[in-house]
Formats: sequence, C-alpha cells, structure tokens
Amino acid sequence: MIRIASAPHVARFALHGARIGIDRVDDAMIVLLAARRRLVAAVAPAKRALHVPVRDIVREAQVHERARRLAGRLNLPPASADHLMQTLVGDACQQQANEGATTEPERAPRSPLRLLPPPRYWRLPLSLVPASVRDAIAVRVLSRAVADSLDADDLSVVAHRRLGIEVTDLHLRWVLELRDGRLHRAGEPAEAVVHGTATDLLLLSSRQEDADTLFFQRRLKLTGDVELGLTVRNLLDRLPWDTLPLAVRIPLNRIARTLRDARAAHHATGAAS
Ligand SMILES: O=C(O)C(=O)C[C@]1(C(=O)O)C=C[C@@H](O)C=C1
Repeated sequence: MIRIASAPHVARFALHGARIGIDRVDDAMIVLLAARRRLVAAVAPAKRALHVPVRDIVREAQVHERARRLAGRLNLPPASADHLMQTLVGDACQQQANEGATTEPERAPRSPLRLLPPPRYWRLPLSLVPASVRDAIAVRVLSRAVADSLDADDLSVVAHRRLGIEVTDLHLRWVLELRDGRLHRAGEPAEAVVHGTATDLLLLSSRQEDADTLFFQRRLKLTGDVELGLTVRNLLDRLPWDTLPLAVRIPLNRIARTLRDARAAHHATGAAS
C-alpha cells in the first residue's frame, strides 16, 4: 500500500530531478553552441580571403563521420548524431551567410565598382540583341561547358528532359533539352527550372560558389519537378571546373568576381543588384 501510494510521489520527484539535470545539460549545449559559433566566425573571413565557398562538403562529411564514431562509442543512435550535426552545420552556414551580408557593405563603399551598372540595367541593351542570336550563344556556351565537363553516363539521367534556366534580373529564360550529348533549345514548358540572378549563376559556373550554398541561401531556386531538380543540382555540384579550358575559366572567373564585388558595392550604396 505504502509503495503504491508513494510511487507517484517518487516518480514526480524523479521527473523533477531529471528535468533539473536536463536543463543543466541544455544550458551547457547552448554555451557550447556559442563557442562553436565563435570559431565559425573565425572561419568565415579566412574562407573569404582564400576565395573558397562557404560550404565545404568534404569537411562536412568529416564532421558527420567524427560525430557518428563518437556516438557509436557512447551507444547513441547514429541518426541522432546526424540530426544534431545537420542542425549545427546548417546554423554555421546561415551564420556565415549573415556575416557575409553584414561585413561586405562595410568594405564596399569605397569601391569604384559601385559605378558599374547592376545587371538589371543590361536588360534594355540585351533586349536589342535578337532573341535567336542570344539563344544560340547561350545554348552553345552551355552545351560546350556541359559536354566538356561531364561524361555521357552522368548526362544520361537528364537526357530528353526539359530543363529551364531563368536569369531573374535580366528577364532571360531558356528551356533546354539534352539530346545526343548536346543541349538543344526546347519548347516550353520546362519540367524543372533553376532561377538565379546573373551574378549568382556566374558565380556558380565559375565555381566561386557551390550549388549547395546558393540553394541553401535561397539565391538559387528550383521549381517544377523536384526529383529532376535535385538531379540537376547534383550534376551542377559535380561539374569539374578544372576540365574547362583556361581561356574560358579565367575570364569567367574574373567576370563573376567583378560582378560579386560590384553587387557588394551596390548593396553598400543602397542600390541592390
Ligand atoms: O569548417 C568550415 O569550413 C565551416 O564553415 C564549418 C562547417 C561546420 O559547421 O562544421 C560549416 C560549413 C562547412 O560546409 C563545413 C563545416
């Protein structure tokens, strides 16, 4: 009788005690998160100086692997360790994106690049170029980049699928289809569309930003068939930049970098591009 009567009492006591302990552990985790964020704050400027993208997939794989190994030694479910690390790495990426946004304008006001018109001002001159010429050039350049960089096996997954590219600030949109290992202009509608500004698409093509980061920061968006979109995203990430000829790589790199710096300068002067 006594035991039954006292059980809820004991359970309440145990629950209360455990919750005090959980609160302490949670406090410690927040303190550790603050420490992790301070280290991430040191990583961001180093990466900017080295011109390497925010996201480093290889490093992330190592971070997950270490966490999984430690979880295994402590008899924790590997999925729980994975979830925790995903949250922490996601937070670190967001932090670096925010820091980039707040520190860039501080450096930018003195840049003469603010005088360079943002891409949206090129809309008018571009609209004067006949659409057939614009399209032929775009398809040729993209086809060359894709064919030079990816092999037939890689490309077979998107063969005969209609993929759209929309350059949002230039109001340009192409729908492309891969046939016989080459891109061709396809009739609308696209099954999946990648949307981004001229600057972000060029940063992606010149590998100064990786697809993952751009999608994560919502600077690139995918609409339409999700599965096809994810396949395209994976292909974009695997585009081996070093197989492109130097004659393409160097100017592409310079243009993308100039546009990125000009955008930072425009943001600093309040004229976003
Ligand atoms: O090590 C880095 O480069 C970081 O930016 C930190 C971190 C992480 O949170 O561990 C975040 C993003 C990168 O993709 C890789 C790792």
